[in-house]
Amino acid sequence: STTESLYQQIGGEQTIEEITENFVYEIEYDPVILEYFAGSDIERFKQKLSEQLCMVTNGPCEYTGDSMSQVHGGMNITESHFNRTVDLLINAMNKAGVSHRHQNRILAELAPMRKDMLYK
Ligand code: HEM
Repeated sequence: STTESLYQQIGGEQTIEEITENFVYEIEYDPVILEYFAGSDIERFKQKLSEQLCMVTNGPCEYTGDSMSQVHGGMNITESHFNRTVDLLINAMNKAGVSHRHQNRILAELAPMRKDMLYK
Protein backbone atom coordinates (compact mmCIF):
# COMPACT_ATOMS: atom_id res chain seq x y z
CA SER A 1 0.00 0.00 0.00
CA THR A 2 1.06 3.61 -0.42
CA THR A 3 1.25 4.04 3.35
CA GLU A 4 4.02 1.48 3.63
CA SER A 5 7.43 3.02 4.32
CA LEU A 6 10.30 2.46 1.90
CA TYR A 7 11.84 0.42 4.74
CA GLN A 8 8.85 -1.93 4.74
CA GLN A 9 8.67 -2.04 0.94
CA ILE A 10 12.24 -3.30 0.59
CA GLY A 11 11.78 -5.97 3.27
CA GLY A 12 12.73 -4.23 6.51
CA GLU A 13 15.55 -5.08 8.85
CA GLN A 14 16.53 -8.28 7.06
CA THR A 15 17.12 -6.47 3.75
CA ILE A 16 19.00 -3.61 5.45
CA GLU A 17 21.28 -6.19 7.13
CA GLU A 18 21.84 -7.92 3.79
CA ILE A 19 22.70 -4.66 2.01
CA THR A 20 25.16 -3.80 4.80
CA GLU A 21 26.85 -7.22 4.79
CA ASN A 22 27.06 -7.20 0.97
CA PHE A 23 28.45 -3.66 0.95
CA VAL A 24 31.27 -4.57 3.37
CA TYR A 25 32.00 -7.64 1.23
CA GLU A 26 32.18 -5.44 -1.90
CA ILE A 27 34.53 -3.01 -0.12
CA GLU A 28 36.76 -5.88 1.00
CA TYR A 29 37.21 -6.90 -2.65
CA ASP A 30 37.94 -3.38 -3.89
CA PRO A 31 41.59 -2.61 -3.10
CA VAL A 32 41.17 1.12 -3.83
CA ILE A 33 38.23 1.68 -1.47
CA LEU A 34 39.42 -0.88 1.09
CA GLU A 35 42.49 1.27 1.70
CA TYR A 36 40.31 3.99 3.23
CA PHE A 37 39.01 1.48 5.79
CA ALA A 38 42.46 0.25 6.87
CA GLY A 39 42.18 1.65 10.40
CA SER A 40 38.41 1.31 10.79
CA ASP A 41 36.25 -0.65 13.18
CA ILE A 42 34.16 -2.62 10.67
CA GLU A 43 31.61 -3.74 13.27
CA ARG A 44 30.92 -0.11 14.14
CA PHE A 45 30.72 0.78 10.43
CA LYS A 46 28.14 -1.98 9.86
CA GLN A 47 26.08 -0.91 12.84
CA LYS A 48 26.06 2.81 11.95
CA LEU A 49 25.51 2.24 8.24
CA SER A 50 22.54 -0.05 8.86
CA GLU A 51 21.05 2.53 11.25
CA GLN A 52 21.51 5.18 8.59
CA LEU A 53 19.93 3.05 5.85
CA CYS A 54 17.05 2.26 8.20
CA MET A 55 16.56 5.94 9.03
CA VAL A 56 16.67 7.27 5.45
CA THR A 57 14.07 4.67 4.41
CA ASN A 58 11.81 5.83 7.26
CA GLY A 59 12.34 2.68 9.30
CA PRO A 60 12.07 2.51 13.09
CA CYS A 61 15.68 3.48 13.78
CA GLU A 62 17.68 6.37 15.06
CA TYR A 63 21.09 7.09 13.55
CA THR A 64 23.59 7.22 16.42
CA GLY A 65 26.74 7.71 14.33
CA ASP A 66 28.70 10.87 13.65
CA SER A 67 27.85 13.43 10.97
CA MET A 68 28.94 12.62 7.42
CA SER A 69 31.34 15.59 7.39
CA GLN A 70 32.89 14.54 10.73
CA VAL A 71 33.33 10.95 9.56
CA HIS A 72 34.65 11.60 6.06
CA GLY A 73 36.56 14.81 6.75
CA GLY A 74 40.31 14.45 6.35
CA MET A 75 39.94 11.59 3.83
CA ASN A 76 40.01 13.95 0.83
CA ILE A 77 37.55 11.67 -1.02
CA THR A 78 37.66 12.26 -4.78
CA GLU A 79 34.63 12.26 -7.05
CA SER A 80 35.93 9.13 -8.76
CA HIS A 81 36.33 7.27 -5.45
CA PHE A 82 32.93 8.49 -4.32
CA ASN A 83 31.29 7.18 -7.51
CA ARG A 84 33.17 3.91 -7.16
CA THR A 85 31.78 3.51 -3.62
CA VAL A 86 28.24 4.22 -4.83
CA ASP A 87 28.74 1.47 -7.45
CA LEU A 88 29.68 -0.93 -4.64
CA LEU A 89 26.51 0.05 -2.78
CA ILE A 90 24.48 -0.57 -5.94
CA ASN A 91 26.08 -4.03 -6.27
CA ALA A 92 25.19 -4.67 -2.63
CA MET A 93 21.57 -3.65 -3.20
CA ASN A 94 21.31 -5.74 -6.39
CA LYS A 95 22.59 -8.79 -4.52
CA ALA A 96 20.06 -8.13 -1.75
CA GLY A 97 17.28 -8.18 -4.37
CA VAL A 98 16.32 -4.51 -4.03
CA SER A 99 14.44 -3.32 -7.13
CA HIS A 100 15.91 -0.51 -9.23
CA ARG A 101 12.98 1.72 -8.35
CA HIS A 102 13.70 1.27 -4.66
CA GLN A 103 17.46 1.63 -5.20
CA ASN A 104 16.86 4.98 -6.85
CA ARG A 105 14.80 6.16 -3.89
CA ILE A 106 17.51 5.13 -1.43
CA LEU A 107 20.25 6.79 -3.51
CA ALA A 108 18.13 9.96 -3.75
CA GLU A 109 17.99 10.08 0.07
CA LEU A 110 21.77 9.71 0.31
CA ALA A 111 22.61 12.13 -2.52
CA PRO A 112 22.39 15.34 -0.45
CA MET A 113 25.16 13.95 1.82
CA ARG A 114 27.62 13.88 -1.08
CA LYS A 115 28.67 17.49 -0.62
CA ASP A 116 29.69 16.75 3.00
CA MET A 117 32.08 14.00 1.87
CA LEU A 118 33.91 15.17 -1.27
CA TYR A 119 37.35 16.82 -1.07
CA LYS A 120 37.16 17.39 2.70
C1 HEM B 1 27.02 6.81 -0.35
C2 HEM B 1 27.96 7.45 0.29
C3 HEM B 1 28.38 7.14 1.70
C4 HEM B 1 27.62 6.92 2.83
C5 HEM B 1 26.10 6.95 2.94
C6 HEM B 1 28.54 6.66 3.92
C7 HEM B 1 28.14 6.39 5.22
C8 HEM B 1 29.00 6.13 6.26
C9 HEM B 1 28.58 5.86 7.63
C10 HEM B 1 27.16 5.85 8.14
C11 HEM B 1 29.70 5.63 8.35
C12 HEM B 1 29.79 5.29 9.86
C13 HEM B 1 29.86 6.57 10.67
C14 HEM B 1 30.23 6.37 12.13
O1 HEM B 1 30.97 5.43 12.44
O2 HEM B 1 29.79 7.19 12.98
C15 HEM B 1 30.83 5.74 7.42
C16 HEM B 1 32.15 5.53 7.76
C17 HEM B 1 33.18 5.49 6.87
N1 HEM B 1 33.14 5.81 5.53
FE1 HEM B 1 31.50 6.34 4.52
N2 HEM B 1 29.82 6.72 3.45
C18 HEM B 1 29.77 7.00 2.11
C19 HEM B 1 30.83 7.16 1.24
C20 HEM B 1 32.13 6.89 1.57
C21 HEM B 1 33.25 6.98 0.64
C22 HEM B 1 33.12 7.42 -0.81
C23 HEM B 1 34.37 6.60 1.33
C24 HEM B 1 35.78 6.48 0.85
C25 HEM B 1 36.11 6.28 -0.39
C26 HEM B 1 33.96 6.30 2.69
C27 HEM B 1 34.79 5.88 3.70
C28 HEM B 1 34.40 5.66 5.00
C29 HEM B 1 35.31 5.19 6.04
C30 HEM B 1 36.80 4.88 5.89
C31 HEM B 1 34.54 5.08 7.22
C32 HEM B 1 35.03 4.62 8.60
C33 HEM B 1 35.51 5.80 9.37
C34 HEM B 1 36.15 5.43 10.69
O3 HEM B 1 36.79 4.38 10.77
O4 HEM B 1 36.00 6.19 11.65
N3 HEM B 1 32.60 6.50 2.80
N4 HEM B 1 30.36 6.05 6.17
